[in-house]
Amino acid sequence: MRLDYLSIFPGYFDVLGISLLGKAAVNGLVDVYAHDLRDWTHDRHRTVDDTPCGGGAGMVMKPDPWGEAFDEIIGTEPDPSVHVVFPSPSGEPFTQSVAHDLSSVERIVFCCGRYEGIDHRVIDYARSMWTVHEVSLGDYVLNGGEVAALAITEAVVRLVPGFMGNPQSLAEESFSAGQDGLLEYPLFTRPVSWRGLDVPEVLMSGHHGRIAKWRRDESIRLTRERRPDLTDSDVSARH
Ligand SMILES: Nc1ncccc1[N+](=O)[O-]
Repeated sequence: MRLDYLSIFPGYFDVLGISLLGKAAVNGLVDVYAHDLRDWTHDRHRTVDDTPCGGGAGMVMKPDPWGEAFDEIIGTEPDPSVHVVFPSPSGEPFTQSVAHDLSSVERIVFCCGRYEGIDHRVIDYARSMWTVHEVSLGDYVLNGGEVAALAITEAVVRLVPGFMGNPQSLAEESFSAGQDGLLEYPLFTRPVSWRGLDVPEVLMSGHHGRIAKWRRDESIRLTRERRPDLTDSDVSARH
């Protein structure tokens, strides 16, 4: 999998050399390339923004540098196998399902906007050429798309076959298919007693059926308490 990042702060992506992502890069599972959008400007100030047409506060990212960067990094021919991700608060929700879909593609280009955003024609042009995902991590506003691109990268790359040492650990996570969309149950390890707090006895019983039931019940309880939006009618009826 090749990952490209287009940003005026490419240094954000130095962190991708650390930990598991670093290992994935080393063993060839992912190839990471960060690009400075200003490399595709031609004026002395390396300008990437301008005032919004129609007025309004703030600045908008000019389309020209993006277009020239696309030409060089991706190419000038349409190719739906290239996935272009625009992290944006006005995007569609980024979910584990989207992460799964992206984990099997060969190439992802992250376009990290700053200021008030990117001239919309950049996104329209990208849609005419590649497969575009305008996605949001949540209902809050970051200063740019870089942190979101890092979060999306981590969610996607950890699902790439061969990335995680133990694929089974993926099966029991929150939001994975195996959990029926329920939140993960509470986890414990040794010592059994810690500062007057004990591991639930059932987990030390060795009785796999009872342990599985306890975990399921806890997942249901937590999901009902914290994420009623996830317990739609038939899911709750099933539990
Ligand atoms: N929330 C966001 N704010 C700015 C840029 C991107 C964002 N996002 O969620 O992808």
